[in-house]
Amino acid sequence: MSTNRHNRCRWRCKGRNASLVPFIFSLRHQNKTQPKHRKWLFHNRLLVIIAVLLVINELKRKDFSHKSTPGKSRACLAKGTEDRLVVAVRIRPLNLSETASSVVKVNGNQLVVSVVTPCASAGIYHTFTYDHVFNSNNIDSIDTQKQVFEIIACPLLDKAFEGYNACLFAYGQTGSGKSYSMMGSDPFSRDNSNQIALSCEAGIIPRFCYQLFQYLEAHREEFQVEIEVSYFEIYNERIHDLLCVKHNGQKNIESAGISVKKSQKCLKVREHPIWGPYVAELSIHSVDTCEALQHWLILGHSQRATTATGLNEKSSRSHSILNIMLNVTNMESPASSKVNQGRRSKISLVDLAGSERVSGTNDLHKREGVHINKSLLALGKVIAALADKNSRTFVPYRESVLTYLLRENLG
Ligand SMILES: Nc1ncnc2c1ncn2[C@@H]1O[C@H](COP(=O)(O)OP(=O)(O)OP(=O)(O)O)[C@@H](O)[C@H]1O
Repeated sequence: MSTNRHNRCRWRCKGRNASLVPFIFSLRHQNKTQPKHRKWLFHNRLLVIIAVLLVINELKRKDFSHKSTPGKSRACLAKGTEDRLVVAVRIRPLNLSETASSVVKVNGNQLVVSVVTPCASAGIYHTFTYDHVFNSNNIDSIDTQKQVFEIIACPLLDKAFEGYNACLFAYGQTGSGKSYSMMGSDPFSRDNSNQIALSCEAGIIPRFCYQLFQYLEAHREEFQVEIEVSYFEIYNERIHDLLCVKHNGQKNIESAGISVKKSQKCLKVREHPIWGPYVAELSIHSVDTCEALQHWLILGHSQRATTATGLNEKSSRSHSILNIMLNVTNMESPASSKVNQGRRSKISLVDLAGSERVSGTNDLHKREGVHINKSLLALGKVIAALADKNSRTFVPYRESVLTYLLRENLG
């Protein structure tokens, strides 16, 4: 039995789910000449890797004529490439105990990460290659929230305005820094005029919302845009609306005393013949200012299910999905042109719950853990099936609510 298979078996015997982790790490560079990395990654409390996966999809709308726009590239996230997928890894600062036995090393070229297995004495390690590596433990490395945002999420804005759908998500073990990267700690502060402002700790989501309006301001004469937002969580395979407002009305949002009540109602997934799976009865709010969007974000984020676990004081117990929908009308195109008819795009910013070991905790925690692991396993299977070059491979989207809802973003 090969070392690789041997370790995988050991892992399963210990009751942990090794299959949760391979997907993100097995996708990149499959057809490239870079070192072939293994299809899986160790997954223990010392592993402090967070991966962000971006997938960009072409809008299916028939009348969308971007394909014929001269001089513009097709869906790709980096200039001069055809890449629709960018995978980055972020290594959070190690605590004292982790420093002593660190299993994660970034190789010299800053794109390759080595992970040493627990049987380091046997010299077993695995290397993985990413598009970007952010390492908080190296002072020379780029790793501020701003830099991570600019490199990973900013390119999505252009693409969204071109009419592509985009999905960005963070995956990692509990406590590895997903929520920190996606939302940040205390993402908003108040400026001198008591307006909500971004703090330097703000993560990808609040920065994206802020940057969206900056972009709009800069392209005011080019585009007319309607923005809608929805925010929900998948907790124990049930969907809760995070923006359910007691007394409906956009005006409420401007007032300090906005009354928002977490919907205890479990929402259902339905399938639209053209647009694919969607959450029925999910509240969708139209926003026209950055402040309004930030208010929704703060409110939705505060409604998420979190609890203290052994590894994280404020561990997310649900997957949260923030959808920003843009209806863009290009003002510069002639009224008769198809481009002017409008483009619709959806950006999904997903903060996944952390995979974890489920033993040794109370019943509720155990149940949450089982659901989290199951849906992450399903996500792994879906991405592995998509990455499989055999186009006939069945993609099991329906294995979890998460993958079913992300179908249009992934496939
Ligand atoms: N790059 C980083 N720089 C500084 N602190 C970080 C970084 N990444 C994570 N942290 C800190 O580590 C702790 C755990 O992070 P976080 O809550 O984001 O983990 P998580 O992966 O979302 O966990 P869970 O899945 O349990 O919700 C937080 O206190 C966070 O502030």
